[in-house]
Amino acid sequence: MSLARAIPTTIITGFLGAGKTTLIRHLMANAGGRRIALVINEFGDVGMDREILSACGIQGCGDDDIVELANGCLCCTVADEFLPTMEALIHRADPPDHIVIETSGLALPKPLVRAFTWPEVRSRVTVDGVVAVIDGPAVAAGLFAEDPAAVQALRAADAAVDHENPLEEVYTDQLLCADMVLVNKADLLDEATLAATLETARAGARDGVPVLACRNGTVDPDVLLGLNLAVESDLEARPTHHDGPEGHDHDDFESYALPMPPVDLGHEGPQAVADALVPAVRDGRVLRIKGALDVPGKSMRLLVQGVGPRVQAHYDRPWRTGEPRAGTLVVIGLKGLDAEGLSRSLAAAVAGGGAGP
Ligand SMILES: Nc1nc2c(ncn2[C@@H]2O[C@H](COP(=O)(O)OP(=O)(O)OP(=O)(O)O)[C@@H](O)[C@H]2O)c(=O)[nH]1
Repeated sequence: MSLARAIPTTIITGFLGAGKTTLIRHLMANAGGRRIALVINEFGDVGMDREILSACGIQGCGDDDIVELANGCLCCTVADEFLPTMEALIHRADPPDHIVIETSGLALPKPLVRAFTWPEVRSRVTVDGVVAVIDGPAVAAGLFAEDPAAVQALRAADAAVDHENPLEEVYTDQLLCADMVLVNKADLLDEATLAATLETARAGARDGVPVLACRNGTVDPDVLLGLNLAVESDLEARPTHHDGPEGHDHDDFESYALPMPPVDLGHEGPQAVADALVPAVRDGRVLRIKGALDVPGKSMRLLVQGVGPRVQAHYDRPWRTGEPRAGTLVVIGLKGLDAEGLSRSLAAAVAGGGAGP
């Protein structure tokens, strides 16, 4: 029988675009000699986060230490994908000191924590803590708030309806499972709004859970790691909308990988194309957009990142030898999104580059 100590595992949860990958980049850059393995899961078939992390050039973000589970949502594919991944990490000749799991923005953390009690991994890994990254401006704008009038109207039509806002449902579950809450993007909030947003987050979290403000995920790894909470033994303290052995479905959300034409930037800088995309993503059903674009004549690909109506672009890494220079934008939105119309307007904005469509 092995007496190896259980490998502490930190689960990073948080809604689409809240800043989980940014937090992990900071963590990896400041790991202080810890060997950290990352398990990354994204909603939709095309994962970008592994690419973003492995393009960052930080030691420890090497390909071997990043496992991507791109198909489906980790909390719903525990047996098929998650457990074999964890077993492979545990049984490595040189197991990591710590495992960090970035869940998809739509995942509910509790079923994932429950998986740590499965016989395959119990006693070999333990959940050190669940960290929820909150998008401060999105919370301040009421993106996750219930609209009481709409809830009432739905209840009148169907007594079984609990939540009118599917975003609120995911957000609440993530917050209630957290051992630490980071209100990120504090740089985009004024002092009073930040104070109010911290209060809103505190009200949504369990009693006594620390709620910290941060920007660009710059949190000391000593604060983040080593909570030593054995969360899997404390599941009952964490309420959820989706208790039960089955996963949840994602019927409220859809994801598309949209092919994009080359960008003609003219004399403009990369942000010009990001700005040109904003009108197209202003549709309230678009929650997240990310992808890479081809700028002819440039050896680097142009990485685009958008959360709600904020879109940014920068060159992140050279196109690899043999890699097709095919522009793609992954869009995640609420069901009912006009994907064809969106695809047309995004493509027109991209083709127009800095000149605009
Ligand atoms: N202004 C500002 N932008 C931020 C901050 N943190 C992250 N961002 C930006 O927000 C966008 C989303 O950040 P990510 O770290 O990719 O978010 P995520 O939670 O991993 O996103 P998903 O994996 O799609 O759910 C990126 O464009 C980041 O550069 C912050 O503190 N301030």
